[in-house]
Amino acid sequence: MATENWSELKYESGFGNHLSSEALPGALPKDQNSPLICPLGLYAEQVSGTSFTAPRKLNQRSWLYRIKPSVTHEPFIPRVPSQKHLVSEFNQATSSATPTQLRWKPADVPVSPTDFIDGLYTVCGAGSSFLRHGYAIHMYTATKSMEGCAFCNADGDFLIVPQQGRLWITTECGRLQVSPGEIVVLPQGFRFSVNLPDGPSRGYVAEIFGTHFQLPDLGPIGANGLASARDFLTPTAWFERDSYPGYTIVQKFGGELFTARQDFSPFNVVAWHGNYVPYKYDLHKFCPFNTVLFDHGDPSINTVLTAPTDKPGVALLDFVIFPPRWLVAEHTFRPPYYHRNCMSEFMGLIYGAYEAKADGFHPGGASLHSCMTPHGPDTKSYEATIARGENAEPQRIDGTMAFMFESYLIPRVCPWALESPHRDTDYYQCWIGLRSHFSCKERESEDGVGSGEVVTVSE
Ligand SMILES: O=C(O)Cc1cc(O)ccc1O
Ligand SMILES: [Fe+2]
Repeated sequence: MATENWSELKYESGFGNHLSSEALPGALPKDQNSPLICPLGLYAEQVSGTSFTAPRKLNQRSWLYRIKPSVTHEPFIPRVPSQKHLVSEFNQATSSATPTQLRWKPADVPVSPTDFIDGLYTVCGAGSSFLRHGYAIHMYTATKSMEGCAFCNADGDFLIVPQQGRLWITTECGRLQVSPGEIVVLPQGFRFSVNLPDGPSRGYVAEIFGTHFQLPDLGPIGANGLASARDFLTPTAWFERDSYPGYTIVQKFGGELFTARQDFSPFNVVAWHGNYVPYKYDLHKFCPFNTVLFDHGDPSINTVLTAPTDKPGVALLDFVIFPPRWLVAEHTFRPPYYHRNCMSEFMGLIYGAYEAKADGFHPGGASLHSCMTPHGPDTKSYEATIARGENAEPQRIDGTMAFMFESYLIPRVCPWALESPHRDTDYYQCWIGLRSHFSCKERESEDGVGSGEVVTVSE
C-alpha cells in the first residue's frame, strides 16, 4: 500500500456525469467500447448498474479496461467464518418490529484486530435485496486494513459515513481518501478494499436495494444550493499489475458472504469510462437553506442525496444532514418540533452536539424513531429554548454534524442491536421531565370558567 500521497489524489468532479479516465495514455479504446483487440492488450468489461433497457436518463454503466477480466477466479464458496451480523432480508426470522424510541451509545472499537468486513453489522432495515426493494442500515467498528482481499456488495449501493478515522478506499475506478465529515458512495457490484491509516475507525452505512442515489430536486429554491454537483468527486484510474497469489474476493450476496480466490489484484483497471462510478462528497461544502423569518422548516430542506421509490416525492432513503448554520427565526421554537412522522428516522452524529438532544446522543451513537413514533427535543433542550425567550438573538449552531437516514419503508431491528450493551434503555427518560405549562388562568378570569368544563373560545 502506497502511504504517502492519499491526501493529494486527483479526482473527477461532478454528479452523474459520463467520465473517462486513463492511468496510461492511450489505454481507452477510441470510437468504440469493445474493439477486437483493446489498446495495451487490455480486456474490456462492462459493469451495469441499471438494466440495459432503463430509460436513458436513469441508465448507469461503465466500461472497465483491465489487465485480466473479473471472471478469472475459482468458484465462490461460503466464507468461513461466516458473518452472522449482516442482514439483507428483513422479516420475522431476521429482525423485530418495535415502535419504541431507540437510542444507542457509541460502540467501542474492538480490541482484537478487525477489518471493515468483519466490523460491519446491520442495525435495522426493510425489504429485501432479492426483491430489489428496501434498505439496510449498518454500522462498523474496525481497527485494521483489509489485506489480500476486496469486498464486493452484490446486494445494493453503500453510502458510508465515517465518524472516526479516515478510510483509504481502493476501488476498480481508482483510490479515494474519505475523512470523517465526508461521505462515500460505493455502487452495487464494485470491488473495493478499505485501509485504515488512523487505526481505530467507526461509522455508519446506508445500503439501498434496487435504486441509486440522486441529487434532490430544488423546486422553488432555484438552480443552486444544497449539495452542488461539482463537489462530488470520483476517483481517477489507478491500477496495480503484480500477480497476487491467493487474493480473495469477498462477495456479499443476499446478506451472506462468499469468497473466491484469484491470483491477481482486482484493482487492475488501467482505464475506464462511464457514469456508474464511486464518488465522495465533503459535507462541509453543503449550502444550507432555511427559515429567515419565522417557524421551523422540515428537515427535507437539508437533503444531500435521495434514493427514490416509484412514488413521486417519496424516498426509499433520504440522506439528510444538520450542519453548522444560523438560527434566526423570530418568535419561534427553533429546535426540531415535536412530531410523529409516517417516514422512519435513523440518526447518527459525526461530531459535536445535536440541537434537539442536550444529553445522551454522542458522536458515534445512533437513534431510531420509526413510523409514527413520537419524538422531539429532550427536556433540557426544551427548557433551554424557552429560557432564551421571545427575543432570542440570532444564534449560530457550530461545530456539529448530525445526519439522518429517512425512509418510507418501516425498519425492523436486528436482535444484536436490540440486545446490545450500548443500547440506552433509559432513552425515554429524556422526555419524561417535560412538564405541563398549561394555564387557563387568563381565560378563567375573563370568562369565569372553571377547570373540567369544555370551553369553546371564539377569538
Ligand atoms: O427528529 C429529528 O431530530 C430530525 C428532525 C429535525 C428537524 O429539524 C425536524 C424534523 C425532524 O424529524
Ligand atoms: Fe424526527
